[in-house]
Amino acid sequence: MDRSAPVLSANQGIDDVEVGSLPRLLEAVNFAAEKHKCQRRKDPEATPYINHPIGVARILSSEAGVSDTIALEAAILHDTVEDTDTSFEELETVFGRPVAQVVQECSDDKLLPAAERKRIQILHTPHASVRAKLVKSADKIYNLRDLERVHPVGWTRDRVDAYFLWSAQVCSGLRGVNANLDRLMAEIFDRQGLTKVYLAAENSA
Ligand SMILES: Nc1nc2c(ncn2[C@@H]2O[C@H](COP(=O)(O)OP(=O)(O)O)[C@@H](OP(=O)(O)OP(=O)(O)O)[C@H]2O)c(=O)[nH]1
Ligand SMILES: [Mn+2]
Repeated sequence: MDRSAPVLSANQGIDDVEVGSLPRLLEAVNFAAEKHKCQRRKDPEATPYINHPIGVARILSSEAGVSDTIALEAAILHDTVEDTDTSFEELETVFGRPVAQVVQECSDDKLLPAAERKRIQILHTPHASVRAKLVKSADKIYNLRDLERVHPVGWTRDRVDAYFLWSAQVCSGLRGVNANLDRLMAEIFDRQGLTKVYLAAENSA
């Protein structure tokens, strides 16, 4: 093999988008893995936190059919600002403004009290960009499936119920961007008896 040949020559015949986007995506996976390396999920097994952002990106690509690189990178990075020492400026420098902006739209302001953050998500979600809606939908689908699987350590039945109810209100404002995601959200809220809340007209844009 001629090692002096440019790397991209090995990809001849493959669509340009694929060649360009895979290294970028792996850069995001590696960045998120480093940032979340000390964090664990709240489940009894204390699953490594990175399973969550990778799973969110997988829902977008494998279940929703999304191939937009900016949305997939933002999915991988979506909790880095909210849950680690990462700044938007850092994301913008490494991944560019469009990715950083989607992450910003998906990040709660941790300086606000929890109840206020939850209220703001219901209010702001219908007005988010299409890419932010894709990432937020996959984020909620992942967390709600996780909640159906096992309860986070210390969560009471009431807290779990409240999370499902609040999520149905948020997800209602996410409808209409991707038919597959709409169906996956609808399936969860059907199982939870929350179809009416999810389909309520006042929650959508
Ligand atoms: N279901 C579930 N969630 C877990 C687990 N471990 C960590 N989480 C995270 O907990 C958050 C939901 O818990 P809350 O009590 O509502 O939020 P908070 O920790 O940020 O205050 C989610 O954050 P998020 O991704 O930022 O989403 P969201 O709160 O904006 O929906 C979710 O990713 C787990 O084992 N199961
Ligand atoms: Mn998340």
